[in-house]
Amino acid sequence: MPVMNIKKFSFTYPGVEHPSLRNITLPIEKNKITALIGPSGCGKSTLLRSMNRIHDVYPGNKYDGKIELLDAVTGERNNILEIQKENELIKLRQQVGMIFQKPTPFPMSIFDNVAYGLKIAGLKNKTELADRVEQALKDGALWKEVHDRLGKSAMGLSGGQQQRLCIARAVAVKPEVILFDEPTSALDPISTGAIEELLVELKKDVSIAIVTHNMQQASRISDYTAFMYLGDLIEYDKTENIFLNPKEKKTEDYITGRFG
Ligand SMILES: Nc1ncnc2c1ncn2[C@@H]1O[C@H](COP(=O)(O)OP(=O)(O)OP(=O)(O)O)[C@@H](O)[C@H]1O
Repeated sequence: MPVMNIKKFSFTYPGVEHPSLRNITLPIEKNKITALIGPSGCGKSTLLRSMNRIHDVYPGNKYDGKIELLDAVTGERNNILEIQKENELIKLRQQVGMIFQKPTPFPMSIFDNVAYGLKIAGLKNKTELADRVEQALKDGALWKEVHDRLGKSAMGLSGGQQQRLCIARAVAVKPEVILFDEPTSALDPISTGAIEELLVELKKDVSIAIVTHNMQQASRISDYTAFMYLGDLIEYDKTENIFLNPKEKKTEDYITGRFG
């Protein structure tokens, strides 16, 4: 069952004549990992950033089509492109969290980083807050490494630890979906392996979309793969079909390394 449905979606940046994405239709399946792959500039990040309207930090973007998000409570599917109010956009970004290529910890303690979103969401009870922070750090596979220094600055963590902290911070507010934009491209192979294992673990609780340049990574961890090219979605299928038995010539050329 899809948690998101992207339907006939087109996107144009402000001041740009031509759309960067054209007529994209694909589901983001619940409790699965969906990888977005394709050569540089094909629109992977643009699509990912549309899924929580993070583009709208800057005004003037043009959206067409629909991106429907399943409301876990009511079962309704609401078009997130219709959201206008700032507080509703903030709520959307809690439901659909985002992890960037470079870890983005806040310059505050490890504890406060994870508690931040919970406090914004209105959680005040100190014991409950501490429990939720502990659980999120466990979900982020970081608890063992930081439980005795929660009051220390997050900036003192290694890159891989910072990225897991950002994941813990996103997970803490119990999102429906987490979007990952090349989350391991700034990390060494060991940290990368730890994040990949973490994503596979996390999908039990949350649905995941990931942009990656690393095709081995897409084939290792994703359930579904979307191959994009020059703003179009060329092919979407189960990951094993995309890598072993693609239907489109362009997909085959890309995954066999003939271009890109
Ligand atoms: N802020 C912007 N304003 C105008 N055009 C943009 C902006 N950001 C991206 N683009 C254009 O949109 C297209 C898609 O870019 P996008 O970054 O989504 O591609 P990508 O597949 O994620 O690339 P990469 O793999 O290099 O990160 C490109 O042609 C790019 O030049």
